[in-house]
Amino acid sequence: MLKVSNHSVAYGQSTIIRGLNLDVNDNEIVAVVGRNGMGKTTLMKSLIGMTPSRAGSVSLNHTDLSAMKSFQRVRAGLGFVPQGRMIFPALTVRENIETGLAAVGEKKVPRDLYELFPVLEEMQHRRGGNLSGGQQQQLAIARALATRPKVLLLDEPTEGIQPSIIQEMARTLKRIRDERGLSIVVSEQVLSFVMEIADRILVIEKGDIVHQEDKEDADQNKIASYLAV
Ligand SMILES: Nc1ncnc2c1ncn2[C@@H]1O[C@H](COP(=O)(O)OP(=O)(O)OP(=O)(O)O)[C@@H](O)[C@H]1O
Repeated sequence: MLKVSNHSVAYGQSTIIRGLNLDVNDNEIVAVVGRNGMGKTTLMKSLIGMTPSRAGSVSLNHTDLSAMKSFQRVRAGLGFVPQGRMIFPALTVRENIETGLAAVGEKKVPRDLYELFPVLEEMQHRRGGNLSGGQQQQLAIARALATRPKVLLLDEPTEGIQPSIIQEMARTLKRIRDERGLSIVVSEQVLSFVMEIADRILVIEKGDIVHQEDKEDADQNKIASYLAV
């Protein structure tokens, strides 16, 4: 499905992602965990094409995305939920979702998005900025799903979300994976969320994957030790 090979990203002289390799299978949920500043956001932004890579390749179902701009990567099948959600506060809920649709040349919000997130239908005429953090996260996910991605990328989705809603978010994302048959790559620091959602857990340190395990065999203490400051 998604194949990332020898991927490197730098800001000026400082290399942030160093020759990283990542394979994501069909229908798989992969969590990339790591402390602040280890390169999670840089990795996610570079996969969607918002930050240029210095070397390596990113391909989706054998289509090379490396030279593509973000909107072309979205058309090719990547969806992105950025850190902080980045919804447009002055636009209505419906208009926010429509910004996602524009990338694939559609106009009408698909019914199944409102079925997935009924609160967004109820609030479709409210401004995005008036939604709670959890509702804004649902909106950001709906906007990303509007383009019918094959791989959904989420950057620290639990940040700023109430603990009571975090487990619900994990269930919703697994349901999305099951119903839509897509793959998910999620960067995270909250271990309980990762254990709930992931099939496979990768640890990123200083821009490279230094450890990985299947969730079934995961040693939580070991993963927690990578997250400890
Ligand atoms: N635009 C930029 N220019 C220069 N350096 C940057 C830029 N963005 C990030 N960095 C640096 O790159 C490194 C990795 O940052 P990144 O945001 O990818 O980490 P992260 O793991 O996502 O952390 P966080 O959890 O805090 O978001 C950090 O040292 C950061 O200071």
